[in-house]
Amino acid sequence: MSKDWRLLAPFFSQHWKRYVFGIMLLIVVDALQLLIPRLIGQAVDAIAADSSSLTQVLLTLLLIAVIIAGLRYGYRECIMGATRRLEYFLREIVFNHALRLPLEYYDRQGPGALMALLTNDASAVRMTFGLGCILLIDAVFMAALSLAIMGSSINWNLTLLATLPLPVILLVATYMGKAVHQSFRTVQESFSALTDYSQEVFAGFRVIKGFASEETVSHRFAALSQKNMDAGMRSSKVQAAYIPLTHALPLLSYAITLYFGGRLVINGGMTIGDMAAFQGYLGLIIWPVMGLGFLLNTLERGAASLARIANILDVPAVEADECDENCAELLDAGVELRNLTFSYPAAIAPTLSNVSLQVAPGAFVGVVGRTGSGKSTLLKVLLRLYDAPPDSVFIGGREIHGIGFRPLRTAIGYVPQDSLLFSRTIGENIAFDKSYSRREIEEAARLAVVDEDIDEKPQGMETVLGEKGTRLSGGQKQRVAIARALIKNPAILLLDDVFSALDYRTQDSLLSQMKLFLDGRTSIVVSQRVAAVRNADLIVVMDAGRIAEQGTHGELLARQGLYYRLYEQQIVNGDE
Ligand SMILES: Nc1ncnc2c1ncn2[C@@H]1O[C@H](COP(=O)(O)OP(=O)(O)OP(=O)(O)O)[C@@H](O)[C@H]1O
Repeated sequence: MSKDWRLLAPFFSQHWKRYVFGIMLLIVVDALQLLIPRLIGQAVDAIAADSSSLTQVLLTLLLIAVIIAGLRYGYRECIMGATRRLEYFLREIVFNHALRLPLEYYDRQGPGALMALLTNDASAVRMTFGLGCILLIDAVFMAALSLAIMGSSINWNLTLLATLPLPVILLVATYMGKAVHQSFRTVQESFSALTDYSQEVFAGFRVIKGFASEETVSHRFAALSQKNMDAGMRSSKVQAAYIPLTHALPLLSYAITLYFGGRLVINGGMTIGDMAAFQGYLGLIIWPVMGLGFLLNTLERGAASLARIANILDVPAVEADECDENCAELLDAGVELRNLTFSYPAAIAPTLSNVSLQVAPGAFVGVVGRTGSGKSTLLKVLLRLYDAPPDSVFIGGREIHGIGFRPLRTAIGYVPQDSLLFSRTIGENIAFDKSYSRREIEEAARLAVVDEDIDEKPQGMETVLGEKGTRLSGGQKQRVAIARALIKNPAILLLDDVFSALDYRTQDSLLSQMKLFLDGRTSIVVSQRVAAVRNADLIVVMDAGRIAEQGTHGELLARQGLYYRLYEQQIVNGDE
């Protein structure tokens, strides 16, 4: 637990002054609040005695009320302001850490868990240090001092009697407070399920339409919506019991005070003003006691959220920028794999086994093979999206772990199988947050043979794409993704099955257009199509994680092995 709180140390070492100042103001406000019942008592006594001191007491009350209002603004501003900054701080460290987490983490965890950390958990910690802290100080400071004042300056016996129902109030408020919280959480969870489902439906709307699944979807939505409504009804019932009960119970304390206090006043044991003051102090005790259930929940939630945030920060980030100044130049060279055996973290068997490959600087290597044979994995390992064992991957003659991520990924242009485009303009998607000139963007589009497609759009490069690149065809998306890799002017180009959505004519013009670009650059092109790699300097055929064959197109055909069969099949299918 202490480890979790320690992660807040950098924040509080910078912002403690504002926070502590806010707490000091809060304590002053609480102290001033403690004067009010006493002054009201004096006012009541002054009224009873028809004394001229009434005006003076009322003016003092007014002055204190004004000071309290000012200080209350001050402490809320300081404490709530500091906790807003705390929330910002937590979001920043979680987000930046998430950006540096290895891909394995994302394979295990969906984006939902990370989103919850950035939203619910960060704000639960804020609530704990904001409202939670205020309630805690109110409960401890104000309730304890009120009790002491009631006993010492009014009457200890009456104080004991009046506080007899407090343990019951405390138990009911805490127990029922938990029930209210629990029911509220169920409402929230069913609401999240409903919104997640709706989001999924709208994102996958085309699939739903395509399968004419509207009715099924509508039933599922109605079931989830019903669940949410039922949870809401149950929550209303629990609240309906909680509110009257917690409002009625304190009346017991007031009744006891009126009865026994009233008798004391009649017998001359205390003044009517003392009695009024007593009632005022009782109010200052009861409300923090009733809020204790809420306070405990807030603290509990904050601690649980902080623990979740600490957990993700404990996942080691991929830290590596240990590259020396020359590595960018060193990358201007070939790739070598030495007995590379690689397994995904949760996998039982290796995905790549004993893969050895020499790619000369500037060579064009094609990789073909059955689906699931490890082609994409090979590219991911080269990019260090997943870590290969030491001394099995060398780029530019350097062991990959000694290169550093930034230079490695700057030198490599990578187009994954499922390239994601963002809801921005086509031009911005090609530039991808870097500042390239309009001319450079257009040149990249021309090289990727997507320039004419873009020109046909009424807004051209300025066309804003929908979510995940909608408004472009599959083939257009692939070529925009290629342009995004080419504009980087990379020394090494890795293309993962980027021709799958292209017709053969477009594929051929893309390959011939890129020929000049590829000249002198090392390129590894994964494809299911023989036609895309037949001109490669070297073709590698993968099978079940191993290199089954390698050679040129002619050599592999002469072997009459896997490649030959693949080629034959594609001829039969008319794909060649
Ligand atoms: N992140 C992952 N975690 C665990 N296993 C994975 C992961 N990604 C891929 N695999 C497994 O590794 C094997 C090789 O996958 P890979 O994507 O490299 O194949 P591929 O040859 O590129 O296939 P395709 O031609 O269908 O794209 C498959 O059995 C796949 O299920």
